[in-house]
Amino acid sequence: MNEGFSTFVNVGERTNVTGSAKFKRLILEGDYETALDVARQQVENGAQVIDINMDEAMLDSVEAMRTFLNLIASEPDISRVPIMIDSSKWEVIEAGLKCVQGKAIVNSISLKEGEALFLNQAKLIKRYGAATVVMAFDEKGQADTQARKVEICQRSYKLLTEQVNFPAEDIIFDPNIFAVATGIEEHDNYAVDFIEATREIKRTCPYVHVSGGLSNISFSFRGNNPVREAMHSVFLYHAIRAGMDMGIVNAGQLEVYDEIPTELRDAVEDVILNRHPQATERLLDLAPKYQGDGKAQVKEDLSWRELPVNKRLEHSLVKGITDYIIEDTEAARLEAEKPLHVIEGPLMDGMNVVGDLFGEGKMFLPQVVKSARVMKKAVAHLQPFIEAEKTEETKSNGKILLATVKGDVHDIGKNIVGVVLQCNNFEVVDLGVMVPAATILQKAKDENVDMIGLSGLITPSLDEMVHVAKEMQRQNFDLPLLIGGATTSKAHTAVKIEQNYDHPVAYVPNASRAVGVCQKLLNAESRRIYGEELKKEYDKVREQHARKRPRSKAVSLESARKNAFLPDFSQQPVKPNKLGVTPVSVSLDTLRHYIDWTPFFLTWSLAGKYPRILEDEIVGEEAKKLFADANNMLDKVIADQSLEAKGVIGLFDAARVGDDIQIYADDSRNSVLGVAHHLRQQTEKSEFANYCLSDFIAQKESGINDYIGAFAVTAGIGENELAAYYEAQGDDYNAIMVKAVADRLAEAFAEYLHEQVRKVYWGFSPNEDLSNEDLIREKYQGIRPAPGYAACPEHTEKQLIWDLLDAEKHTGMSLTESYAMFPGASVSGWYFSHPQSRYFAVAKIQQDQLQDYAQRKGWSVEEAEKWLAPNLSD
Ligand SMILES: C[S@@+](CC[C@H](N)C(=O)[O-])C[C@H]1O[C@@H](n2cnc3c(N)ncnc32)[C@H](O)[C@@H]1O
Repeated sequence: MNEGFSTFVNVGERTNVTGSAKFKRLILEGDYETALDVARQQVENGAQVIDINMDEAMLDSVEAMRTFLNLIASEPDISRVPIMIDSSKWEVIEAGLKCVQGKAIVNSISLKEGEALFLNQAKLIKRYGAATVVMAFDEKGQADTQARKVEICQRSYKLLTEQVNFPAEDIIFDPNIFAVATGIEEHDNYAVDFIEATREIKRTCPYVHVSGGLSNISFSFRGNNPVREAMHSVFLYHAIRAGMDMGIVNAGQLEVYDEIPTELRDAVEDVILNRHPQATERLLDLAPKYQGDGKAQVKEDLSWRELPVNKRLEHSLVKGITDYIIEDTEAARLEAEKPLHVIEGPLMDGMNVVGDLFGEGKMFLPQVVKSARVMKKAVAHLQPFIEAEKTEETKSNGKILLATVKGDVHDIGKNIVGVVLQCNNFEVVDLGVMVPAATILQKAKDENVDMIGLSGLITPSLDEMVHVAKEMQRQNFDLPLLIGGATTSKAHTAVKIEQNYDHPVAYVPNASRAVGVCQKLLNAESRRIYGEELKKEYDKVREQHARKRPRSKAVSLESARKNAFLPDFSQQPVKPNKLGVTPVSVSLDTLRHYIDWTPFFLTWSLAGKYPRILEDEIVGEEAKKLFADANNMLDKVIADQSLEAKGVIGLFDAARVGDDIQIYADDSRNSVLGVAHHLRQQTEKSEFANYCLSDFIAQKESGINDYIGAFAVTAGIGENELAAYYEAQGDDYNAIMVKAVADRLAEAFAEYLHEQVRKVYWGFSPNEDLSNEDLIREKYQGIRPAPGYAACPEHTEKQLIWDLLDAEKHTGMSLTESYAMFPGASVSGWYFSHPQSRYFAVAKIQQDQLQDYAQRKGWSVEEAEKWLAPNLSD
């Protein structure tokens, strides 16, 4: 939509009995299973927070809240987003706070009943480590004007930060969105009041967030969706710019700002911004015209071919069309004085348009990557002419070195950042993957770069980034350092990296942010200002981090072990049909039917669940094109066998011994093939066990014969070669596409093989018959936890899987020194068959477990600290 849209946090509200008749019915009928699906769907549709409200007279709201939240806690695909506990009754909120395991948000508190109650509630919320929505409501009532909204929020802010020491960034103000265009004159300024109040609140109350329920604004146009959607978009466009950063927004009820017909947009803007007294009437007059399908259909046409050459180049770049690019570049070259001028002139102008549209949220990532491909084709056409003239090189915005750190092989994210930067006229020196610190620093000097960007996906890479920062300090570097990749975070950057280096260190959360950050770091003055801002921000993050009390109490390893999970072993575990190691190969044609497409779209920054995403109002069109391109790539790699999948499984006798699992050559248990070491949850649990994966295997002394499985699969044989082939042709789009598709095939292989194991190789579910959707939802018996993930976060355990399976010999897959799997499109893990086995997060462990683990692994405590760093308190 606009600048802030990429960081806007969308709150899902379908799990609200007051707002959704369906959800209310499900809860009243006690159908919590289906009610969970409602929550799941919201997350799949892109909600980043889910609001849960059980305020219904016919319900025991405390009980309903508790039951529902406990169910959510065991659904990792729902509980990965924060929960907003929504109730007008404090006891419901408190019951909710007790259940939520991660960071919760309370919705809401206010000064309605006076300061004492407000402060008391805030204290309690703080104790739970939760954030809170604060309504602009005081003893006199709900704020409607700008002045009242600002006054109440400022008063609340002062009280919260000064008297309760409430973290400012955990305060979310809701300054009340009210309906406009109601015909009542006093309502005309409501949108402006909200927008301007937001601006003032954000200016005067540092670090807070501002939220609101969007649909209220258009209430008077119920029944006319095109007008409502236009009102939502226009309102958001202005409110986000003013600082609104959160809200209940139904993405399906949003028109793309630039695509609202001008006449309608102007009329809506007049209403929202209260630009003249007749605004409401004008919109009322216009509204019937847009009822139903008032939108003009855009037909594909080639009239753009009639435009002047520079506009044709711009069109090709923005639309990602390669068909005419050589022809048009040649035409531009013939017109230009020098071939270089074509790059510096029309091509860069076109890319600037692309950069601006992306920055404003009006273009999506796959489109930008396609634009880059067009640009590269044009530049490649011009290159021989430029060389022939031997003119000096084109001047770039700045030079950036990018590298995936030592031990890590993942580069899709880094490559996307590289392309986006190039689109914005930065020169990118990409050193690829597994790059040691020494190489990064030497290359940075040789190439005289302006900044260094580090990327990594797995947790051990975090440590390597700290090492690079320390080396930069030791070698007196003064270049800005950028940090990005899936496991990196602002907190980690602040707490672990930034203090080790005296020059700017910026955490870059995604590709769309990279350009802004790099631009600020280029020029000396803006770099100084931005550097100071960053320093202050990170100081604050560190301070908060230091102040943060653990959300839940820790228990000793001994008591955690006493609260181990004891599964029901009244039924003998099923003996595998085929014990031992079995290499498996499978055709990619089979695997394509097992693909889970939703993460594929996320790789390209398109949020939404497949297949619905293809019909999504905002990203649907782009998603369809991307999906078609992915399928073309699949057709190609299947036909010419340029990718290959290989896997291996092993099924073994096993027994739990303490928190370890001993794995045997046979049921005599005389020969131990290896020992899997697992970690146990160490936070205090009231209702649940302190889980450890070993719990799901029968204890040795029980005499029960039990089994464990291991697997390693890859679909990445050939991926790097094929990606390099596309890169050499300047086709980054397909280079990234190959890896994204190979990743999907590897996950599909893991899914396919797990099914084969359950039905055939192990055979504990011989009659299972699940659809691909149910497989993706893991609706089967057993789990396949992967080292590096939350239940088994320590990566070196992959070595045991490799040894047990002789994985390198059977599949060609190897492990790096950080235990990343190579090739990147690979998956490995354990198989547990017990029906009660489940995923969980080990989370923070204590010193006693650290020492115990070190001893079990034969490590020094120091070495254990290195590998367990993400699970240790700072
Ligand atoms: C990352 S997703 C991958 C499957 C998804 N359908 C896809 O195609 O990307 C789910 C997998 O992650 C792993 N996983 C998820 N949560 C885990 C946890 N808490 N502990 C260990 N492994 C976990 C398991 O291997 C699980 O099968």
